[in-house]
Amino acid sequence: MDIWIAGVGMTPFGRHPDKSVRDLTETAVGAALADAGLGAPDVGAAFFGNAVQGAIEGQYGIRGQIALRDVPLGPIPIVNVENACASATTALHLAIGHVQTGVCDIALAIGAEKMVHPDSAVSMTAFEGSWERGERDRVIGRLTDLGLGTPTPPQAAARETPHSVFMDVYAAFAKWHMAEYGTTEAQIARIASKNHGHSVHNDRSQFRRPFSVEEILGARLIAWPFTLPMCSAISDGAAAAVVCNKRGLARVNAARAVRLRAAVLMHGGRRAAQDYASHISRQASARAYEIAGLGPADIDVVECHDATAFGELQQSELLGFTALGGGGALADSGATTLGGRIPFNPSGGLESRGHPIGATGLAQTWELVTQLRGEAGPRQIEGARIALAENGGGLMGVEEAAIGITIYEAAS
Ligand SMILES: CC(=O)CC(=O)SCCNC(=O)CCNC(=O)[C@H](O)C(C)(C)COP(=O)(O)OP(=O)(O)OC[C@H]1O[C@@H](n2cnc3c(N)ncnc32)[C@H](O)[C@@H]1OP(=O)(O)O
Repeated sequence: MDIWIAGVGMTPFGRHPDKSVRDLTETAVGAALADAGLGAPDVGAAFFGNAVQGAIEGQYGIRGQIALRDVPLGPIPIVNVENACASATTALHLAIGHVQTGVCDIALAIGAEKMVHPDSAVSMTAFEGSWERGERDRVIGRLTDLGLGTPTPPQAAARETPHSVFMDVYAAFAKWHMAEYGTTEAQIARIASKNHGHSVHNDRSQFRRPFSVEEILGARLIAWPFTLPMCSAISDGAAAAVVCNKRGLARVNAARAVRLRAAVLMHGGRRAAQDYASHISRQASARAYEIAGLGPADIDVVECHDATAFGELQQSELLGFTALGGGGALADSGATTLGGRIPFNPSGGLESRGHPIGATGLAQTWELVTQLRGEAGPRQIEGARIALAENGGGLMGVEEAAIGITIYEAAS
């Protein structure tokens, strides 16, 4: 593809009680434009990803126009994009399509979210509100009523603490995987421990302290088999990317630009519970590999959607880095750790970097562009040339309702 990421910007993720969505957006956009060596008037279109501000702040309409009000853009289109947790990647892919067709040469993709509310019950309504009536029971029922899941131990059920509906659904996926492939709690904990270890080196991360596997297994139970450090948190944050075509590239510092090799967006929710091999992530990544003319063996680093640590275990299989059912053993092998064969989530991933829903996909872009430029400091993957991001949005049936796969290549 003759499309490049010319600049990236990102706020630290975490709790920002004194910052509005507009503040966070301005910081991320300002950084992305400065990184690309451009000014706001150079931008030909902006795509603004945001998922839950409607539920939390009551702003359902012109979120992007409001968030970008004080950024001196021309009278360009600002397109509001909502696609659950894949909103930012969807904004990115729309920006890519826009410059690819030459409607403009330089476009901005933004993801911003402010989830932390003084009343934590309000932060949680964002999840309930976006959930189709009855879907949660249908998803969990499909897996457990069919006898497809390892049952929650009775003593664990009594220790579970309040959580979002998504943690229940991921728990159902994990229980199915445990029964089907013998995956263990310790393997899931190992992934969480690895990701918390990565984010110690990431100053944009919400959590920056290491957790041992034992500490993770002994932490407060959320939804068995998940304890607190295995779950993505409630977070505020924004990230942005400047996208350009060949004409746009002539106006930026091309030596720092990172090339797109593939951008695939699909919707899921149609496969049968037992048909794991047809998972939408497998289909989307297969298409992305085909477009890029690459395979898993060519990828040097992955950022994936670990809304729980189990999400990473599952994605390592679905993206083709191990056989179906092999995710636990891959985690045990150390291959997905910094310095390993195929590092996953050097940023710390969603469970440690944080997961401000509509910003997450572009935080993945920020991390991978930083890695491909060789600027990731102590978490740098030496010689990284090809990177893959997987960003899932919503859950429907027994998989993601939306999924975006993006493959990037370092400047030569
Ligand atoms: C396809 C898809 O996959 C779509 C998706 O993305 S689905 C995912 C969408 N996101 C979610 O569902 C959010 C899930 N998370 C939650 O429900 C909640 O964060 C939770 C239930 C896990 C915890 O909430 P809570 O019980 O209110 O705990 P909270 O008050 O936030 O945190 C308690 C402490 O643990 C810490 N903590 C919270 N999450 C942590 C984490 N992941 N790692 C380490 N520490 C964490 C907090 O900093 C806090 O520490 P202090 O007491 O020192 O301040």
